[in-house]
Amino acid sequence: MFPTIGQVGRNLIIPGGTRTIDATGLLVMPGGIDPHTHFEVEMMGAKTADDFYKGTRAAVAGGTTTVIDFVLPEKGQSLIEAYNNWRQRADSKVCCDYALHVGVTWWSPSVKKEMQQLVEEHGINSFKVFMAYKDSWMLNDYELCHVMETCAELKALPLVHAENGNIIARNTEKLLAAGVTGPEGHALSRDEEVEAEAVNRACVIANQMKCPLYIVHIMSKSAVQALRLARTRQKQPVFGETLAATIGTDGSHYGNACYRHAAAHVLSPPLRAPHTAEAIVDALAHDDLQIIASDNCTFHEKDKELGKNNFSKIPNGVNGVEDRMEILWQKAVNTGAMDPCRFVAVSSACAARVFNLWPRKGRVAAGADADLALWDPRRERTVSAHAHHHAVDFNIFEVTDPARVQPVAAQGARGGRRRRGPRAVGPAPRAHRLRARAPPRRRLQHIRGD
Ligand SMILES: NC(=O)NCCC(=O)O
Ligand SMILES: [Zn+2]
Ligand SMILES: [Zn+2]
Repeated sequence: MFPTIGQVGRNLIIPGGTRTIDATGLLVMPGGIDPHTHFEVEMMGAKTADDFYKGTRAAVAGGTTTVIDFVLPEKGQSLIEAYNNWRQRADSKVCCDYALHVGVTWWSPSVKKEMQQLVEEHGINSFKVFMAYKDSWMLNDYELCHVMETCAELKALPLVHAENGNIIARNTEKLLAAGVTGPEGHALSRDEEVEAEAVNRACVIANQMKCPLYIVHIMSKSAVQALRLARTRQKQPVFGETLAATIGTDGSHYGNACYRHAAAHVLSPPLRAPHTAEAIVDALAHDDLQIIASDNCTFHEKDKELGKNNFSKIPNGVNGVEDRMEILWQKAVNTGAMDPCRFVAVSSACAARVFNLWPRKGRVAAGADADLALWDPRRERTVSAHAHHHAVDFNIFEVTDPARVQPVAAQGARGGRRRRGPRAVGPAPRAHRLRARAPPRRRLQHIRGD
């Protein structure tokens, strides 16, 4: 049985033998819930570096005590078989609580049956679909209709990766033909409109299928606007998730002349213009977005090298599960955009409610799971790849010296031929400007239950 919180209050009668932890001056908060991680998954010809041990170890180091990972079946593979594989991988390694969403990466009547089985027999209540990754995980609109209709029948929630995969595919062909092969091509192939169109389309399909909806990793102001329209005009039950990466760094890194540096920032949808971070924090603060996740999906440098001559082959993904909460605190609470209660809502409580973990998780109350973060709002920590708990030696939140960042030639980025020949060696990441205050001092505290 999981330890639960026995009592909350003043002047408590403490049972003998209880270990006391002095939390004077600290905030006692529900442990973070990160509803979007990819541990030990194969994608784009590589396997993620963080496995369920290292990934959850990094989570706990940053104050997150529950993660929700994604089962991603191959096209044609049984969903139940893939789910069992994921359970097998995770169960023996995780060092915090975890749950699973299941991807629907192909469609047939047998998939529908398996979705029902996953809900009824395995407690799955969320299914992820992709509008991007053409020729691998992408579904067409007709298939999306079926998945959403089935989710509505099962009272499950569809999670959507919203980008227009067909436009991305065509833009990629054109960029490559024009000689744009470097990581900057990744962002050029999928601008904000490509994301916002898909957010709008996903909302329309969900509305037609009478289904609630959750859009994962919203990365742009245009996408937030599309979501806001659906939530207000249509009064649709639509939830929006953004990422620590969106508020902790930006798309200027795609212009770094160092391939290793630029490729390390490649994820989808891509990082946007620097002013996006403030707008996304504002959206989180005002409930246009409800949840911040990490989409932790780390790859070793040798794997990112797969796209050295073709940006569309760079395995997509960045770190974030460890730094998510501190980045949010720094960018939202320390700036005054958000109070600590909203911080708890977007980093823990809203995810607990959306994914049916409430009332066990996401709150500090008698009877809830005793997953607590003790948070010191005065302590400072420097983000660094040397000190983090991930399996990779790069951290997108580590600040590099701007003087050593060499912008890629403008004509290259706009579709002309890229400058060949010697290019400056990019920055070896130098520590350590970003000061994320308030690391949790102790992460997973089990208060003795009755
Ligand atoms: N987001 C990303 O670039 N990588 C992970 C896979 C996904 O969520 O699309
Ligand atoms: Zn995605
Ligand atoms: Zn993801």
